[in-house]
Amino acid sequence: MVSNPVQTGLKICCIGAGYVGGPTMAMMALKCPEVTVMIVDISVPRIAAWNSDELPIYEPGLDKVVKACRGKNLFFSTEVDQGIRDADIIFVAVNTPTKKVGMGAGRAADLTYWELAARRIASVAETPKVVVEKSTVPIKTAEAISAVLHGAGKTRFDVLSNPEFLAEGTAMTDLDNPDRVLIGGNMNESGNAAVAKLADVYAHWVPRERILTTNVWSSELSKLVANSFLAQRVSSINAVSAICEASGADVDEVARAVGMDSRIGSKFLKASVGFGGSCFQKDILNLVYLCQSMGLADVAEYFHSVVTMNDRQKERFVSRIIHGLFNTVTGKRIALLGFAFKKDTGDTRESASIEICRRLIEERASVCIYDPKVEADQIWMDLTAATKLDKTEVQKYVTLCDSAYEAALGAHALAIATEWDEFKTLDYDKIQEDMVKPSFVFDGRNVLDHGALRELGYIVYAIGKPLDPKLNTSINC
Ligand SMILES: NC(=O)C1=CN([C@@H]2O[C@H](COP(=O)(O)OP(=O)(O)OC[C@H]3O[C@@H](n4cnc5c(N)ncnc54)[C@H](O)[C@@H]3O)[C@@H](O)[C@H]2O)C=CC1
Ligand SMILES: O=C(O)[C@H]1O[C@H](OP(=O)(O)OP(=O)(O)OC[C@H]2O[C@@H](n3ccc(=O)[nH]c3=O)[C@H](O)[C@@H]2O)[C@H](O)[C@@H](O)[C@@H]1O
Repeated sequence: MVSNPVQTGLKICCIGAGYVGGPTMAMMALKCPEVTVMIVDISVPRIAAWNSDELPIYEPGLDKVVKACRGKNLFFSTEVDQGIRDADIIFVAVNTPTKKVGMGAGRAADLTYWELAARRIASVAETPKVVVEKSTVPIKTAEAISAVLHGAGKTRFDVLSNPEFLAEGTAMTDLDNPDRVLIGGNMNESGNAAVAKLADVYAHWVPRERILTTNVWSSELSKLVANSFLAQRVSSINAVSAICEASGADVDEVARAVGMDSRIGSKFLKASVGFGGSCFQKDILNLVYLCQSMGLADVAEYFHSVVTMNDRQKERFVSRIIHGLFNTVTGKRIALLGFAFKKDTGDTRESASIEICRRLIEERASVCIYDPKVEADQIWMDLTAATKLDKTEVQKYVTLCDSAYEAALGAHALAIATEWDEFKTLDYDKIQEDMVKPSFVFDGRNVLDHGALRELGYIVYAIGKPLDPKLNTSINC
């Protein structure tokens, strides 16, 4: 345990009680019992859920931490102004989605929520504050935000960049034991003091050598670059998966051999149906837009290819299903196992399952979806948005099921889209009894025992693995 230099009675407010605001502040409250942490949000149902037994997000270990601190030094409220007024340090962890309309639509970050939060801070703050960018934002956002904050001319603000690197599903362990904490500040006296103040909070549990301090722009850019590099690795291994299928090599063997080179490393080399999640695509597109704005067209194109490859991987998976099922899936029942963008989360933002499902609907398949954590309403919302059909139309093609077994009843194929652990231990013998023959498995995550499935009689396609001789591969995907 590191020494505790934080002033007693320090008050922290976080604007935005989402996947980042909730877990990061809960961990901070746990590690800094003498600090008061208030999380505020404009969403009344979200705050009500944070104050209930059913938290609004599923994240392993979160429940325990929230219940240990809530009502002691951790509070959830819709009183945004009060939270701002009382705080010494204000984190802003609001959403920064890709812009849908106007200049930069489809690429640039939409900073509307950030600006609204900043204007609220400017109008109600009466004493100097340290304002911390927790959301992922384009470079130079701190500068713009500082201008908005100081526009009201009421008090002084120091704006810091402190990007978050947690991954969903492992958020609590990532926060407890981060590879690094990055803090960017202005290189002047008050900037340095603000950086030191925030570093002291993290030093409650993060070793000092892992708390990196830098200037604001380097910090803002590092976050976009980190996500782009991680996504680039996934697209690279997915590109390799296509070579493996065409050549008979095994993507997991290639990843193992390549990853043992300590300069490359073994993480993020798992071939899949394509990466999802709220941030990879958004942050790459944001970087692409920045590059284009700076006249760096070739750099923009380089990073954009990561997204292109990801889109191609999702389409490749769908094509394998269609060609595998004798070139048509019209009227055929397909059990789609997994709707979350990865295991151990109920989050579906940019999940590959959405696009896979949209394409299968387009092909007039009958899709039966099972996911252990995703709410039914969320699936209907995602599919109506993706297909631009109303719910009744979508329901002509899609059924939601309470188990993988139910989804597989009468199905021609199982398609694994999320690597939930429970899919590894299903009784595939029993499942096959209730499926149409020949029964197919399309393993988009390489989590199943393909040899065992083939022994049971399944025809199996697995991403980046030597192709099953019984699979229709007349068309290369
Ligand atoms: N989801 C993740 O795993 C990670 C997300 N990030 C970044 O963190 C930011 C937040 O992401 P999430 O937590 O996933 O978003 P989210 O959508 O789950 O949560 C954002 C919250 O902010 C609230 N909000 C928006 N405007 C507000 C305002 N003016 N006043 C008060 N509350 C307001 C919304 O009601 C919502 O509850 C994004 O910039 C994202 O790129 C960074 C690292 C990881
Ligand atoms: O800025 C963010 O939002 C976060 O984005 C990612 O975290 P997250 O999206 O929650 O989850 P990841 O574990 O990175 O997975 C992203 C996607 O890539 C896929 N993936 C990941 C790794 C891999 O080897 N193969 C692969 O297909 C996952 O299944 C998932 O769909 C980063 O890992 C975090 O560091 C970052 O803070």
